[in-house]
Amino acid sequence: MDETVRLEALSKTYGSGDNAVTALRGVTLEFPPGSFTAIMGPSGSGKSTLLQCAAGLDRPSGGRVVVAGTDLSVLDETALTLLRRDRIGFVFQSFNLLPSLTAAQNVALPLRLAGIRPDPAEITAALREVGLEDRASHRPSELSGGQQQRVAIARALVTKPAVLFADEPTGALDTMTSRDLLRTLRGLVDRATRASGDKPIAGIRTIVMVTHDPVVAAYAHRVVFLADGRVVGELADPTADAVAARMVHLEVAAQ
Ligand SMILES: Nc1ncnc2c1ncn2[C@@H]1O[C@H](COP(=O)(O)OP(=O)(O)OP(=O)(O)O)[C@@H](O)[C@H]1O
Repeated sequence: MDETVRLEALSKTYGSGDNAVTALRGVTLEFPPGSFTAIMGPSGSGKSTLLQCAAGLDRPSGGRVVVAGTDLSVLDETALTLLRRDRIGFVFQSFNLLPSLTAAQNVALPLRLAGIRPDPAEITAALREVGLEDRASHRPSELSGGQQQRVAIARALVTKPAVLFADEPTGALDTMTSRDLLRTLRGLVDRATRASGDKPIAGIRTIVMVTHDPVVAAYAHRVVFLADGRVVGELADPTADAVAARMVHLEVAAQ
């Protein structure tokens, strides 16, 4: 099956009449399996809106989102909820773990909510992917911020989604912890892509991450730049310096 995520002429306008704000203006992008993409752009350029629409958390005003062959625009709310649950992973800046549950129980939660009895081996595999196998029985308050975000990532991976969307995933972490986490994210994609064909893996082959930090973006395979709701450029194999230089241009142009 083609697991590519496609955005086709995506547009989004909030409100109407005099209060209308257009956040996306015809964005077309592809995120194929094996890709780790960072989305960057000045404040208000539409990054979060793009992620929300691509992840089926918000409806676009025009265009289509296709996730692994499914066109989200034809789904009713129930079908969209199920697709989000089964095929899409999401991590936010805040970790959103349930404080009373252990790491393993937090990871198992999406399966329980789907009415699936979690296989302990799968939970361990998801925690192993993020280097937290030995913290399975710890509660969030007994884990560092970086470890809590790793649990959140393991929880997003446990349903084996087609894509993981991450909105500023290192925004609440210090520099060293951020770098470790980004290395882990990059490693997940690179390892899953190398892993052999049909073998089920807890890893993830496609990550789309919004960030405002060039150092963070440089961990991705590719950076897509947005300005005023449009794609205005891309950079493959980015370095932090090259990303920062592009951002300076965009920010000057946005003023
Ligand atoms: N719920 C909403 N209602 C009205 N306008 C909105 C809403 N959400 C976003 N916007 C507007 O849409 C535009 C794009 O916002 P968005 O949050 O996607 O940008 P962003 O690039 O993620 O910004 P930042 O880097 O500051 O988080 C902005 O002008 C914003 O004010």
